[in-house]
Amino acid sequence: MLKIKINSKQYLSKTILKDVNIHILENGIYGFFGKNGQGKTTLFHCILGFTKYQGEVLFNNNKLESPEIAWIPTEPDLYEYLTCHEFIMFYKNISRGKNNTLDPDKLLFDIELNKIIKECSTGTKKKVYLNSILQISDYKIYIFDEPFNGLDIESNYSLLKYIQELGKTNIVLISSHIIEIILPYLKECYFINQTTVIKHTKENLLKNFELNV
Ligand SMILES: Nc1ncnc2c1ncn2[C@@H]1O[C@H](COP(=O)(O)OP(=O)(O)OP(=O)(O)O)[C@@H](O)[C@H]1O
Repeated sequence: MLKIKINSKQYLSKTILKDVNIHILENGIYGFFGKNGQGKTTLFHCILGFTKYQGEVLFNNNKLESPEIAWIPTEPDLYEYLTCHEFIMFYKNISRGKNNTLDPDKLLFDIELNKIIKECSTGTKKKVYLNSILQISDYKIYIFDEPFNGLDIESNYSLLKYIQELGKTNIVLISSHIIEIILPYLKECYFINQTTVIKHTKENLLKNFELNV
């Protein structure tokens, strides 16, 4: 079980999150929605331990450790002077120790492995990062921050299918501004607004955005 308790998260004197209590009891895909600047990424950074906050995040009653979490930011930073292959191996090595074998079955996206990352398009860079993450098979929790940004339509559907599979055996937290894509697959939805995070039914969530999907 993932227990997220954030009593308070502030940047300087501004409170971004307050009295957040989220209990995730089983594997599945959990959606986080809210307008720009409401705190979705900040919430994820707290869970990841990237930023200080008052509270605690527990996984199966223990402090959540970073090797258990796969973090997929909207715009991942890559080492531009490595080739795609070198970056994937670098990621694998820093995450799980020395390992020089690239598993071709775990490359979700077809990319030119020998291309220098600096010469890749924005979408391809994201594919390199996602391919790197997916090389590692023992994460327990996946956090995707607006994963569909920057990818072409076909790649987004491949990623969506992959996320669906991940959700069967892992906890997947996902934020997206494109609700229609992900909504049918969500176990629960959370809406972040003015420091609070509230669990909603899918129908109520759409009402919050005044949407008819
Ligand atoms: N490092 C930082 N220092 C100061 N303020 C920050 C920092 N990071 C984020 N903020 C502020 O925290 C608030 C929440 O930002 P956050 O990026 O979490 O929102 P978001 O919901 O993910 O937005 P978006 O949908 O635009 O990605 C914003 O007011 C933002 O300006």
